[in-house]
Amino acid sequence: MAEKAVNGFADDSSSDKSLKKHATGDGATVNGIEKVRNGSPDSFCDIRPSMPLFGMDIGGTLTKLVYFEPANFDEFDLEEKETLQTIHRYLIGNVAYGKSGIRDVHLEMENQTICGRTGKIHFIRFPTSQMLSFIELAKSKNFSGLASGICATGGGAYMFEEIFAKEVLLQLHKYDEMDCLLKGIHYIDRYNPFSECYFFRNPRDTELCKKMPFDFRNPYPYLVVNIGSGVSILAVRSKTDYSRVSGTSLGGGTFLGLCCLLTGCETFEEAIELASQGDSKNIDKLVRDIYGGDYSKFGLAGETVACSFGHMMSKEKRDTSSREDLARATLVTLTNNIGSIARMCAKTEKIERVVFVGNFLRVNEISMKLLAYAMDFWSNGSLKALFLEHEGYFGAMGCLMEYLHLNHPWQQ
Ligand SMILES: Nc1ncnc2c1ncn2[C@@H]1O[C@H](COP(=O)(O)OP(=O)(O)OP(=O)(O)O)[C@@H](O)[C@H]1O
Ligand SMILES: CC(C)(CO)[C@@H](O)C(=O)NCCC(=O)O
Repeated sequence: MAEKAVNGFADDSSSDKSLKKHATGDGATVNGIEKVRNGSPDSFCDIRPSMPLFGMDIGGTLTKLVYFEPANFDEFDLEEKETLQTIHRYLIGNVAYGKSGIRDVHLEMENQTICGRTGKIHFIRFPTSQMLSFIELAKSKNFSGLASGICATGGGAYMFEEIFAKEVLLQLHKYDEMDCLLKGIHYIDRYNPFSECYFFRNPRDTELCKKMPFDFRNPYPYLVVNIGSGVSILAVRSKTDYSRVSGTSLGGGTFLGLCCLLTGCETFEEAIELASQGDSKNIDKLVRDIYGGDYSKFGLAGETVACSFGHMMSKEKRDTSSREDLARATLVTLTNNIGSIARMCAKTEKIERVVFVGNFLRVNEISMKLLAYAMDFWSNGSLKALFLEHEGYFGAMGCLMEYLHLNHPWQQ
């Protein structure tokens, strides 16, 4: 399909139709959502929303979009059908949008029933730095005709609220990012027909370390460590009781920022690729570099990092270090620091399951295995590191659920 870039965003030039305002029908409406008068076939949703259904999480680095596409467009009136077809041509007809928008096809969830409609959930992301281009595209495509509003979470829901209203004539319905994160985790874990949650068996043995499914149906209490640009740590005790117990500004954004500075790389994928080929021991000072072996009295093995980037005080070591080594050391430093904070929170909160999410873990098995190892080793096997397949999309999913007034799946 021919694509035209609108300020970096791909425009489907084959579609010249403006997206038209969808009439909500003659039922009662809540936030533009039509109430189903005779009940919905979906047991935990009593509204029949108008299409299209998007959830948006505007983060410090990445904007995540989930889009629910109904399977049968013929169930809708002409205007709604036209809207769905236009979106299908543009969003589903492509996997990449402009230079940096991506649809994560491998994460699609088929056969989902939302408020009585069956369809597929799509997952799309683009850098938040492209938001103004996205807004240009939304303007040029007359997105305001799509719906009365769009649900949004993340800091950007607040930051871009005014510009959306002014430029795109779209109202952002804002929801709290932590509420959305938790709702999204439980929704996706419950409805992903494949196992969403996993752990690494034998995390201390590189040969035997293996990804295994984890049954997350009885999860409480658990800790969530959301590694985005920064890191938020939540203690979740029940479906109605959670608190943000800690956070750190040394997060995924720090890794990417430092890696760009130190290696001259340009993208997260490049940074991870470099790290996968590097050796952090050329950069970090280990216990054995200080003790000549283990520091047994306090259980510190010679291989333990004593001082991250400690070798870089030597000109000679600096001169022989490679970009790959620097990328690896940056990744290991940030990951270990996050692991260490997570471990302290788990101890303080007396919680044994620690769920790591956020896009920092995208294509980043190095960090996942390191976190699994660190949780297991430093807790003598009492802490379990868990991971989720949809890494950074839970906020966007939960935001759509909040908008639709969908209950937590376990409140049914
Ligand atoms: N394609 C990518 N481009 C940029 N960063 C990426 C990419 N893929 C993974 N990342 C990593 O994911 C992090 C962003 O994660 P995520 O989308 O979960 O957070 P965010 O919502 O942008 O941040 P915050 O929640 O702190 O506002 C980046 O800082 C980077 O480490
Ligand atoms: C500011 C947020 C919540 C935005 O998602 C996130 O980037 C974060 O948790 N940062 C860490 C802030 C701190 O607790 O030090």
